Amino acid sequence: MQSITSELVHQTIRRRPAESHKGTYGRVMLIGGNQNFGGAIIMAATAAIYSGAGLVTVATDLVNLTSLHAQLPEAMVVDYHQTAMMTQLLKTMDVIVIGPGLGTDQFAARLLTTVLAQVQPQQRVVIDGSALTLLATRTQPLPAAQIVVTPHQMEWQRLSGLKIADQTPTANHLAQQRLGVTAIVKAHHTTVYTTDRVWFNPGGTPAMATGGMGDTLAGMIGGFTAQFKDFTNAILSAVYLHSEIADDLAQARYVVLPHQISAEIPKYMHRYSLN
Ligand SMILES: NC(=O)C1=CN([C@@H]2O[C@H](COP(=O)(O)OP(=O)(O)OC[C@H]3O[C@@H](n4cnc5c(N)ncnc54)[C@H](O)[C@@H]3O)[C@@H](O)[C@H]2O)[C@@H](O)CC1
Ligand SMILES: Nc1ncnc2c1ncn2[C@@H]1O[C@H](COP(=O)(O)OP(=O)(O)O)[C@@H](O)[C@H]1O
Ligand SMILES: [Mg+2]
Repeated sequence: MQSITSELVHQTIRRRPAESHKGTYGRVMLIGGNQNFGGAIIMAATAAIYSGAGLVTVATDLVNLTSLHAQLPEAMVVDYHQTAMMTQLLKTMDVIVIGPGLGTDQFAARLLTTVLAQVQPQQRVVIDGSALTLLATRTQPLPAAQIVVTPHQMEWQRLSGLKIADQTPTANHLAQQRLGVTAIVKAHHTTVYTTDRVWFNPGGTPAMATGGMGDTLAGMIGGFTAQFKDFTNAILSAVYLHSEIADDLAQARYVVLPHQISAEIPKYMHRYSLN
């Protein structure tokens, strides 16, 4: 098992070239936020935008439109019930984040199937939250693309069949190999599984144990994988920074709120981007 280091983050987050524009920094679509969990997709989209993604579109239930725009006017919005519009937009995306606050009803299950069927090989996909719970009940293979799943231990139990007590690095790695996609198993110390390696995240604090913290990580991974070429390093850097920011804030706070992490992301990324 190899520790994620600040050096890896430093090598990943580079200074932005002057000759660049929003298109350079990636198009991300975040899909989720039903009538009960609108906050989840708002937190994920906030993290993606504060991570520097160039263009962010939120596909959600339109009941969330006003609150999303009040918080995040930078985001574009589409009604996730509009299949033709979704199909057209999905083609143009570099990264698709699906699951925060999606719910697990029949509509959500159909939407997940529709979206996964349209994923192109060059696209990157982050599967989180409700989409993981739905995935655990599906038998269809995942599309050929760069995919990362971001389960917490209960979601990983559903997806891998491993009980939380049996989720050792060796067992998790075997389960990841069967799935064939990068897996982030979120816990006090999160571990990340790729084809050839197991990574250990040194950061993390119980001050992070509050709803929306994982939605925020999913959005950060969306933002990072939209901008940084190496898929694994982009993922590892997002995991590291998410907990590093939380650890720093927790020095003077009992609980760290997800939006407080997002507010800090540009400052930390600036620092890492310096030579
Ligand atoms: N403001 C919002 O709209 C929020 C929406 N959320 C969404 O709600 C949906 C359901 O997600 P949940 O995770 O709440 O529900 P789940 O039912 O998937 O998992 C939660 C259960 O797993 C248990 N658990 C065991 N080990 C855990 C671990 N290491 N980390 C976290 N939980 C662990 C918890 O105690 C809890 O009983 C997702 O789509 C999620 O994105 C949540 O993120 C909470 C905030
Ligand atoms: N006790 C803890 N120590 C370290 N990190 C934690 C702790 N509790 C939660 N976290 C982190 O917070 C995030 C929670 O993710 P998740 O359960 O998916 O949240 P949500 O779905 O509510 O957004 C993960 O990144 C996890 O590692
Ligand atoms: Mg979650």
